[in-house]
Amino acid sequence: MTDLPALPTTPAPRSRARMLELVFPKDTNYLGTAFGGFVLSLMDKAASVAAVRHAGTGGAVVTARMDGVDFHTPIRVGDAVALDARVVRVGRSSMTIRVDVYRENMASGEQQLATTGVFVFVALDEEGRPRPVPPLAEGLDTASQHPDPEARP
Ligand SMILES: CC(=O)SCCNC(=O)CCNC(=O)[C@H](O)C(C)(C)COP(=O)(O)OP(=O)(O)OC[C@H]1O[C@@H](n2cnc3c(N)ncnc32)[C@H](O)[C@@H]1OP(=O)(O)O
Repeated sequence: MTDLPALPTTPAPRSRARMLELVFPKDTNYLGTAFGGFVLSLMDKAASVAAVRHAGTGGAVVTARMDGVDFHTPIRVGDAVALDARVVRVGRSSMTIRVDVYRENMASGEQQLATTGVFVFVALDEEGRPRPVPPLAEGLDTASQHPDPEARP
């Protein structure tokens, strides 16, 4: 077997996470549409990755608040779900993360905004105490208040 050259490592994107998931029957209700709790758990997961990517190393992040979640459009079994989570505001140890969820009809190839929400995560140090997070890069705070269709996963 030929030895492969060492593959390079590159920095992960900062303050943002995109994610794709498929909707299976186990994720849906009797109407064949995704459970709200299933969508919320995907949003929490994507938001937590964006929070970790912003807060950096040195401890964990925890969900402190889920706010203003709106289910605009049902997501159906067989759809793909595309999530875009980005940090839009930071305090001392808290990070506000906007999450936009799109349903993707795999047959037509069309995407549609389905769910939106705002999450607050808090960065903790190794002892579980709130720890300071870096400031938000310039432009992200104002550019991220609305869905960013160009950034869909
Ligand atoms: C990834 C997961 O699934 S985690 C599981 C679900 N989440 C949890 O179990 C978290 C449980 N909650 C906790 O551990 C605590 O309440 C914490 C860590 C969120 C906050 O701890 P506190 O001792 O209240 O911290 P403190 O009062 O110093 O506040 C720290 C920061 O959190 C913010 N904060 C605390 N609670 C909330 C809240 N409910 N909503 C929004 N922000 C909050 C504060 O405004 C403060 O922000 P700042 O540092 O930017 O000014």
